[in-house]
Amino acid sequence: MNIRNYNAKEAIVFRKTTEPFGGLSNMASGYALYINEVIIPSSEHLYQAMRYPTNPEIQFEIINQDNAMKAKMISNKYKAQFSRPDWEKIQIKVMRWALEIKLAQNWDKFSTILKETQNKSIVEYATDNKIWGAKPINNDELVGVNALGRLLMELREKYISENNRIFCVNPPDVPALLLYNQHIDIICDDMIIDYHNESLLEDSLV
Ligand SMILES: Nc1c(N[C@@H]2O[C@H](COP(=O)(O)O)[C@@H](O)[C@H]2O)[nH]c(=O)[nH]c1=O
Repeated sequence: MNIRNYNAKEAIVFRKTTEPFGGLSNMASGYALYINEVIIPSSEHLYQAMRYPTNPEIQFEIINQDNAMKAKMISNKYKAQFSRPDWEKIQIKVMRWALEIKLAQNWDKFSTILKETQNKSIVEYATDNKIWGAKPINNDELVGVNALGRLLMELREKYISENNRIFCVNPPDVPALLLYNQHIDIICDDMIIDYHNESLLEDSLV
């Protein structure tokens, strides 16, 4: 992915989870996920756990951290030795998928924040030159790959602008997508589908 420049005054720039657009961050609490009967506290916990498909004990330690920053720190401790070797090739696909699940399973809250970004650029404020965010170069400009911001804009385009509620999320096209030794397949939110079916039933009874 290429590097881009963003106008700091025109973009939605998020840094801390306590800011108005903090819910866009993977570190935000209150956006739990549910996969293969496992409750995963945040998209960051999920993303980090996916680095270790053949180490369920590391996944367990990551998933059981009570906040996302701690989950990332635990993952950092293991990555040099145990990270899947193709991680850099697949990490964008894994992140796109984790964000889709966050949206599907937290539709009301997450779609509202995405809608509130209107059609502005979304930028994760970065302190380094890694791929996820963009770093300020002066008061007006941020520069970086901003992969997270771009994935969020993609999500907004695909589901929010089109008013296209997601119910099921297909797994990314990556080998060995495993959680506690089990393959992760398409994820549908049963409660949402039941609710949808019930309202269809009510409609047909009127
Ligand atoms: N902004 C920002 C980051 N952003 C967040 O870090 C997470 C992934 O971290 P990693 O496993 O290191 O690639 C991901 O949720 C991304 O949004 N990471 C950083 O090391 N520095 C930064 O300034």
